[in-house]
Amino acid sequence: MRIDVVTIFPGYLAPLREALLGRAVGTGLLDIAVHDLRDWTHDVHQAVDDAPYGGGPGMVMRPHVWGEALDDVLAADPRPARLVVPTPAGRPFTQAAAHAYAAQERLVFACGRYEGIDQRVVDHYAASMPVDEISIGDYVLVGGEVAVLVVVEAVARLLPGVLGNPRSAAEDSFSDGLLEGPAYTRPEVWRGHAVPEVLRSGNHGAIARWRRDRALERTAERRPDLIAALPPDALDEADRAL
Ligand SMILES: COC(=O)COc1cccc(COC(=O)c2cn[nH]c2)c1
Repeated sequence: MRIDVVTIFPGYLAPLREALLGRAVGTGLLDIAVHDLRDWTHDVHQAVDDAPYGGGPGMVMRPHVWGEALDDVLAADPRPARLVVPTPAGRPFTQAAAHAYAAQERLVFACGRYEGIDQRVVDHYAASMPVDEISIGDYVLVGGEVAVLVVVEAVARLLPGVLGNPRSAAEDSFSDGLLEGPAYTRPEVWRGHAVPEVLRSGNHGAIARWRRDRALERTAERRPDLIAALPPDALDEADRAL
C-alpha cells in the first residue's frame, strides 16, 4: 500500500517512521510519502490560507495551492487512490473503515488547518475519485496531522505481515462488535490483587465463557450503543442470561 500525506507540518508525521510502522515501511509493506503543501506555493510568503468569504473568525486554506499539490501527488503513482480528509465534520472513522482502507492500494491524506480547506477542493476531486471526509472523534484538533497518525496506525496494523501476531488483529476490540474485556499477566497476585481464578484453570471452555461475559458486561456498561447495534443473532442464550 502507498500512503501520501499533504501537510504544512511534515514534521508532525515523523512518528510514522517509528517502531511498528517504521518496520512496515522498511520491509516494503507500506510506502509512505509526506509532502509539504508550501512546496506548491509561488509567492514569497508561501501563503496557503486567506480570509473566509462571508466573514467569520479564522482563515480558510486556498483551493489553488491544494489543487496543484494534489494534482502532482496523484499523478506520481498510477494506482487508484482514495482521498481522505480528516475533519471534525466528517463521517465517524471506525474499525470497519480501517478494514476497508487496509484493502486499498493507495490512500492520499489532505491535512486541513485553520478553519479548513476550501470546500471546492473536496468537491473537485470527488468528481473523479473517492473522497472521504472522516472524523476520528467529536472534538476539534488544530489540524488533520494527528488524525492521519491515528488512521494510518489503525489501517497499517491490519496489513498482513505488519503485526507480529495476525490473530491479535482478528481478535481485537470491535472485531466481534464488543469491547475487549480485561487482560492479565504475571504475577498471580500483585499488591493484593489476584488474577481471576478461571484464567489459571486451564479450562478453555470456561475461560472463553468468562471472557465473553466480561466483554458483554463492559460493552453494556460503557458502550450500550454497540450492544444496540449488534445483529439479532449475535447474542446466544448464555449471553442473554448475563
Ligand atoms: C474539508 O475538510 C477540512 O477542511 C478539514 O479542516 C480541518 C480544520 C481543522 C482541524 C482539522 C483536523 O481534524 C480534526 O480536528 C478532527 C478530525 N476528527 N475529529 C476532529 C481539519
